[in-house]
Amino acid sequence: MQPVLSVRGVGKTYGSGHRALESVDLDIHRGEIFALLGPNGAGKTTLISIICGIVNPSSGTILVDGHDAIRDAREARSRIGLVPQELSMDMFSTVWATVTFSRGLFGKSPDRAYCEQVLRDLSLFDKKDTPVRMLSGGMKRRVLIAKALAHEPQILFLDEPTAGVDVSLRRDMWRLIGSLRERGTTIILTTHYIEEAEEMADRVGVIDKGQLLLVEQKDALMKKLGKREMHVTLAEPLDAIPAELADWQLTLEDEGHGLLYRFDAQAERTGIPSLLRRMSDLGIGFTDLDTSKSSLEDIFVDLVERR
Ligand SMILES: Nc1ncnc2c1ncn2[C@@H]1O[C@H](COP(=O)(O)OP(=O)(O)OP(=O)(O)O)[C@@H](O)[C@H]1O
Repeated sequence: MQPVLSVRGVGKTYGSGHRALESVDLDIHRGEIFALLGPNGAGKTTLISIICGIVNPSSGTILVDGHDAIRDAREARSRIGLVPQELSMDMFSTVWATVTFSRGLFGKSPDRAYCEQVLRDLSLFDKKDTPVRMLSGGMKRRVLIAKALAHEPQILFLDEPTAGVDVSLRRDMWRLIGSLRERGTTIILTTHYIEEAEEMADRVGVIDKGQLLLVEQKDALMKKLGKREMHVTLAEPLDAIPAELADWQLTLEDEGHGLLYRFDAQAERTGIPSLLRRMSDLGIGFTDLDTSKSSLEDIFVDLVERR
């Protein structure tokens, strides 16, 4: 199937001479949730702003549902809803006016039933006559989403959707984004909360210093790069790791009271039974064992730091 968004060779050098994006290639599939991860200044906002027609690229092409984002900017932009990081609304307008006005800006004819449905889906309907400034911070964010959906876009960009919101609102937002996807909206989000990508994304892209380092299915990425760890709590502390245990490349932790063993989550043999046997032969007793999987966060930090 043709991708809903196709980015080819997109680069950006700002007027200051700063090279914010190298040649980026990216295809977004219809109906997926794609998370763009990257440290501060990586180029996430620049890329989104170029796709949304807010910033001009220095090179490359973008097709939004087959429409060139520069030559056919109006058509391309009408297929995109953008939820910016900052609250950018007329705070004195009502929720209803905010949403219907935004629909009009895209040249769409009024559709009361559609706008009402958007507000209901976002649990905003009973606030429709309330001025935006009187809503809580979380509700204001919902209005931003309603506003971005007002013109029935196929792709919704969410720039840091849950930055600075509390844990319960974050969960609500995740549920909401999930239900938007169920209705067929393609969602691209940038986030600093790797947990957010881990929870929601179908695919993940990692960007750093203007370069897209990788794009992968989230599950495949976690399988491929994921490491497992085993922590062993020793009955008696050790001064050093005995030479007989060198094969396992252990790390001594907790001032000699623990051993850390890292192994490949994909490997057929973990090496754990043989390690425990060897420890027993050497008379090294333990009181506890604990294994854990590396998270998307570990993988991300590893990737970015390795550069
Ligand atoms: N208008 C501009 N003029 C010059 N440099 C800019 C401009 N906008 C952004 N930059 C620079 O381009 C780089 C990428 O910025 P961008 O905002 O795209 O990063 P980001 O990944 O969105 O970061 P953050 O996570 O902090 O929002 C940064 O070094 C930034 O300082």
